[in-house]
Amino acid sequence: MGRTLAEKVWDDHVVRRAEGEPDLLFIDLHLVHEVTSPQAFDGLRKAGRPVRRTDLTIATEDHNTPTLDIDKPVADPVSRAQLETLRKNCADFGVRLHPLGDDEQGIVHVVGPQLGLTQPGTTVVCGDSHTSTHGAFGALAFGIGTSQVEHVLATQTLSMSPFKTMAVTVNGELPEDVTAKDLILAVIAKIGTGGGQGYVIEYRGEAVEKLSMEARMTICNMSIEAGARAGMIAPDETTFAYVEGRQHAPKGADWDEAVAYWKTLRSDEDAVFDHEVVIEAAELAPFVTWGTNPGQGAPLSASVPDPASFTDEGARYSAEKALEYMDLSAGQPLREITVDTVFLGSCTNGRIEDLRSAAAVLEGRQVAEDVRMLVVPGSVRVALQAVAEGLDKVFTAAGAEWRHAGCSMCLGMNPDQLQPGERAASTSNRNFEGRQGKGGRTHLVSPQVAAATAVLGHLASPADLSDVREPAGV
Ligand SMILES: CC(C)[C@H](C(=O)O)[C@@H](O)C(=O)O
Ligand code: SF4
Repeated sequence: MGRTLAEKVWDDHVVRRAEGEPDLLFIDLHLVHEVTSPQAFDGLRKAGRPVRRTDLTIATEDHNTPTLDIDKPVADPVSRAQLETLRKNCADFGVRLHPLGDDEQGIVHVVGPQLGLTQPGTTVVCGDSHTSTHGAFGALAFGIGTSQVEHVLATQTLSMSPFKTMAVTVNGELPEDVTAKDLILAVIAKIGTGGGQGYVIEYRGEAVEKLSMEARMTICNMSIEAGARAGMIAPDETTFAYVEGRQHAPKGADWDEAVAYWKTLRSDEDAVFDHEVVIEAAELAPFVTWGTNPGQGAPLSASVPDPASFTDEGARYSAEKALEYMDLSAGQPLREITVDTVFLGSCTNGRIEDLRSAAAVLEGRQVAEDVRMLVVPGSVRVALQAVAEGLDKVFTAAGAEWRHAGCSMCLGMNPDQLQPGERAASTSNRNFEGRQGKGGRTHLVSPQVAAATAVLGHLASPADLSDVREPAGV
């Protein structure tokens, strides 16, 4: 019987298999950040063990880093301690680290791909749930817990139980105003935040094949929000073109050999998935969330749903709670929801293409009075590229704040936070209660919707802006 892409990558990494036991997998790339690594390094220290493969391990600082005044000491003592601990651990164990201030620093899931470390057919792990991002390259990429981080540091292997496979096939072409973010929010709304539990999801179909690597990363990134263990997309010419020439990409004859292997990484025609979901791209529209989990979303043109309309009791209860927390009422048009803050950034939508598309909407326009917009590139490299293209000027001319790279307002682990009761349109991936600051309210949106929302002060898409901008030269 044929195998799926995920099964092929898995099989190629098994170093030990025994009846009734989980497989032991070799790990090609271990990404490390300050939040989930301290106890793992402590464990190694106690056991007197070194890091087994420092050449396959790389660390960056992202969650606790400030996005202003990065040349000054980190003010918050907890964050400072986290960063200092990572620096000491990396120095003690010989792990490559890109600290705050370094040109390769940034969100761990932006840094791996941009260095060419994330490659098709590899196994990638990190003590971070959004490691699923790297699956966009046809890598098998999992988030792991701190004890597993220690295991990988010590052995470069991981013990894993088998997963189920799911295919999400997106037929046809996405409408012009529909982005990868809208697509994945629609997928999660359809299958639910638990719909992917136990599965590795492979995204396929014409609409997915046409997507850029940035867009594919947005989709795989949020697989975890559907509860999936990983998300994957088969590597193709788009993938190879993205990887080629990057710092750690194979070179010369190694490149040709790698591409020949990567081309075999597709699900076989006769491969059988445990579950299949089919989506018609033409039916999709800009999508936003109204609730407090990423599955509580709807097309922007819709209204806040009535909890009573949910037949499932759990869904009804959770919608009631969400509306209460979000201070929304059933029937309210989503377009009429006003926001205080717009956050453009995160490992979901903090890449150069995301910044470009938001800048294209903001060019010649102004962020509404009473709205603050934070633009936070996913990495220093993304920031440098944006500056080279003049995007930072577009953002600041529009009245947005241009910040230093990091996780920033995606989660409240650094100074960028919502105040209690504040409402944000955010390009990040989680709208949980208090995620962006205690009492803060989050609507998940695409970069384009974020930019249009910043201009109008209420949830909006670029199509709503047609009369706001003076054409250039008039
Ligand atoms: C801090 C980290 C463990 C966490 C994760 O695993 O995803 C964070 O990145 C997040 O997005 O909530
Ligand atoms: S940007 Fe957000 S989701 Fe991504 S790693 Fe940082 S905190 Fe987690």
